[in-house]
Amino acid sequence: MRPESAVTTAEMRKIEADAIESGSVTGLDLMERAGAGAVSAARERLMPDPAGKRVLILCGPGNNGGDGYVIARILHDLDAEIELRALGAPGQGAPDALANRKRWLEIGTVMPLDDSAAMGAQPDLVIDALFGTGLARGVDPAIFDPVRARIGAAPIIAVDLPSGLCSDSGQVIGAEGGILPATLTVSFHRPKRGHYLRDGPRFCGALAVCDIGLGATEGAVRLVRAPDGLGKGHGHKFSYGHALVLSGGMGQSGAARLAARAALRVGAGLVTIGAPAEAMPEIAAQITALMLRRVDDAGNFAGLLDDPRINALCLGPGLGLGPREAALIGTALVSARPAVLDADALTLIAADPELRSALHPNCVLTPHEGEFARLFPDIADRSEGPGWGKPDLVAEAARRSGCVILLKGPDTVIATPEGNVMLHAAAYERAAPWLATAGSGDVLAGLIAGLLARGAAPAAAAQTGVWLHTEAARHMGAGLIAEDLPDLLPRVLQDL
Ligand SMILES: NC(=O)C1=CN([C@@H]2O[C@H](COP(=O)(O)OP(=O)(O)OC[C@H]3O[C@@H](n4cnc5c(N)ncnc54)[C@H](O)[C@@H]3O)[C@@H](O)[C@H]2O)[C@@H](O)CC1
Ligand SMILES: Nc1ncnc2c1ncn2[C@@H]1O[C@H](COP(=O)(O)OP(=O)(O)O)[C@@H](O)[C@H]1O
Ligand SMILES: [K+]
Repeated sequence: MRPESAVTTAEMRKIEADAIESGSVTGLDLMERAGAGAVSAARERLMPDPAGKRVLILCGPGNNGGDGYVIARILHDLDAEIELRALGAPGQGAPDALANRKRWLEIGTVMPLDDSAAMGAQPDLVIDALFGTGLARGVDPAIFDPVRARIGAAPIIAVDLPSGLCSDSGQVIGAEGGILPATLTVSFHRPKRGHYLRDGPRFCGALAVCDIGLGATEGAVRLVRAPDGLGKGHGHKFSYGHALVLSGGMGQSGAARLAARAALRVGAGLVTIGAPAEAMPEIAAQITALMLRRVDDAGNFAGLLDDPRINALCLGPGLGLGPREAALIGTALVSARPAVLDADALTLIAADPELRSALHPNCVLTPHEGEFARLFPDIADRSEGPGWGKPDLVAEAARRSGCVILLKGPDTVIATPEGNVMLHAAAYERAAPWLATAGSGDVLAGLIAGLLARGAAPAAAAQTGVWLHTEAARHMGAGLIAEDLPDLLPRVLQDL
């Protein structure tokens, strides 16, 4: 079953507590399933036959450690050689973990984590069951010292989370070095937000999520999935909308051309670039199916917008930061047309309270981190950690500005003013590191504008746009530059 959402610690606790309270399962059952799931993932991906293998298991004082004791017992039954090291014993607050520690002590021994004198030979596999979703503060890097030296090249499986990673924010809570980076992270029921956000993917290695029988319960943040097909039916070109992309002056038109080409490739019926007179020759020399109209100022822009068939706008890529551009944005917002506001448009809006107050629910703002901080400095300043991560801050920004916000990155978060939040992770099997290239953001803006022209609602256009953007990059892989992205779309669309 493919997870539909990524959960917070609080959501996961509630899902577990509800299941236990309903009487359908006990905490011990869940812990047993979690331990068994981790062993299955280990056998599938790293160690098919544990017999005779040395496994070093690190157990913490909570239920994450409880999973570790279960894993020790199962691997012992498979004839692995277990060395179990614990950071204290589970207290009364973790009775299931305590019960599993007792069961383990009937068949094996526990040594303290910091007793480096008694360390055995180098392990074939390390299981990190120190801290999971219960991580409450930064981990003292020194606790890893006794084992770090010994791990060598052995793969590390993190149980639920690499110890030190915040499950809500994807950040290492404490000091540098206060985390054990994993080769494979095995989580339970649903991925945690931190598996995808910020540093999460780098520290998790690979990610496996195993079912522990908690049904179809989901968290509030949905994961963006492939769109349902973007085929064209019977209509003519005007059935698929007309997007207008505004360009900056001479020598600045590349970004608008990239965006416009993406809008056309994603299936907008018509796409026009609106440019000042001085830039028109340069643009005309480089386009064919795209159309070109003169937009010198807000006056002729408003005239163009008298055509009701122009049903989506894209403003910002390479636009410029002067009074002309501010006036163009004002005109676009007054027209209430669905609009993508990116790059320079965001900088202008950040500096102009009047423009900001004209934002409306058909706007999609696509800031990168720097632009986001300019737009919402107080939100961006708040440090992330348990209970507050990227999805929360984007949700707050969307609520405040009354439009859809898409905060870019390998962990793109999209939020609507009504409080719907979606996470698109370009990570793990969908990693697309070659998107870190000049102009790729312009292509994303154009994709969303093209989808708006085709009639998609703003949040849907944002989700589909970001998915297609990553997918196109994945089709190309190494060597990708922004110019390639629009022309990779046919393959992506045909595969849908
Ligand atoms: N409750 C359940 O039914 C299930 C829980 N599961 C496991 O339980 C984990 C959550 O368990 P817990 O809520 O007990 O939390 P954890 O086991 O993740 O950690 C909590 C313990 O660590 C201590 N601690 C937190 N931060 C610390 C730090 N920086 N330095 C030193 N000590 C620190 C706390 O005082 C507490 O004793 C999940 O990640 C998952 O692995 C799974 O077994 C599935 C079922
Ligand atoms: N490492 C990465 N993995 C996946 N996507 C990335 C990565 N780095 C950047 N991106 C994506 O590439 C785009 C870059 O946009 P932006 O920062 O506006 O750059 P530019 O202004 O040069 O076009 C965004 O959609 C962002 O999400
Ligand atoms: K862990």
